[in-house]
Amino acid sequence: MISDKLRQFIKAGSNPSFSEEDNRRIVVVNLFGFTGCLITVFLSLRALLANEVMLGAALMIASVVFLFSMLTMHISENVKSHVFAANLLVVTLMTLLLYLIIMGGKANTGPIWILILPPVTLFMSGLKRGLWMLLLFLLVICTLFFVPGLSIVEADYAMDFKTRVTYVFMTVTFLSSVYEYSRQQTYAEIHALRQQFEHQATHDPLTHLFNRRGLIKQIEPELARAKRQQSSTALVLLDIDRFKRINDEYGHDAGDKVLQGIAVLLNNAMRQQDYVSRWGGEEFLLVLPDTSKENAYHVADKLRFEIAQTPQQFESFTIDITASFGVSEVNSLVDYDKALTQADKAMYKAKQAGRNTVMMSN
Ligand SMILES: Nc1nc2c(ncn2[C@@H]2O[C@H](COP(=O)(O)OP(=O)(O)OP(=O)(O)O)[C@@H](O)[C@H]2O)c(=O)[nH]1
Repeated sequence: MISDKLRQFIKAGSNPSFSEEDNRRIVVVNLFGFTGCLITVFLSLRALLANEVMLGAALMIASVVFLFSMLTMHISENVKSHVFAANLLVVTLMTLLLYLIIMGGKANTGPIWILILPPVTLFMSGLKRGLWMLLLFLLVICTLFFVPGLSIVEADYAMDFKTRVTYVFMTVTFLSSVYEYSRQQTYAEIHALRQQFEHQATHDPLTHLFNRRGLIKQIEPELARAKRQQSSTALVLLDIDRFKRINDEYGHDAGDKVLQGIAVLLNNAMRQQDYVSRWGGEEFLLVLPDTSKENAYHVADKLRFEIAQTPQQFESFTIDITASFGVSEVNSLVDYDKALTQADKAMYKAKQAGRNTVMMSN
């Protein structure tokens, strides 16, 4: 229960429509904004109680900015404002750290906090921009530490302390960069693999058309839109005639070639907004948005004619093909499953009527 609430809080503002990198940034800013705000408020109160008014005020301002960055992630749906909030958070942290270096912080230990900067900056701003920001920060701290007679540094640090802090800062920057680089590489590989799996799960490897799963995923929003607008969506189920004979006479490779040829023919013949899928072995399902079954009947008959007029080539063989069609319609009275059954029945009737025929559901 508590862990659910915590997860919700940390993920607040993320959205499945954002890229994974954007969602990751939101989570990191939420986490850092929250913990950063708590820590700086605590340190600020401690400083104020110890009468260190300037330090307390600086920490309090930082905590407000951290809170603001986090709230921006929660409230805004705009990715640009998320990037702005993340950069604001980094710049505030850098400013606070520079202030700590100048003033010394508690017992001159302020500079130690700069070690949190590399991972935070690279997390929030990415590798390239993050490294530039860190380089700039390194130049500033080197100036503050090593340029003699710089009057703005009030704290008195030992030279060994300054050099060690600088070395450790550079080492942590290097290690964080290596980590961020390998994280980005892994992310890119996982992203590519996921896209490959997604494609495999939704497409037929032989024809490269959508398979059942892919088609359903594609048309679900389309059917929802059609329902809202009360428009009809036509279904055309197409089955190649006597396909078993093609396999038996010319071999399975010839059958595969014919399926590929029909897929290309269908893809070329249909409108851009139509969906073409391989529904099963030698069956194809076409979905025609904003189309009545009467109009789809004419489309199917043209396809029937074109398939019959376009023999498929396999090696030296010319294979004549015909197909049978069943046409139905999804509308306010007939849902998708029912329309599919109707298209199947109509296609069966077309087979019974002698094949190379189009039949429309009642
Ligand atoms: N080459 C090839 N054949 C397939 C593929 N998928 C299914 N088939 C074959 O398609 C044939 C379908 O045969 P049937 O269901 O008997 O139908 P048909 O011979 O087309 O006869 P009708 O549909 O009645 O006209 C079977 O022999 C399946 O093995 C495939 O991916 N490649």
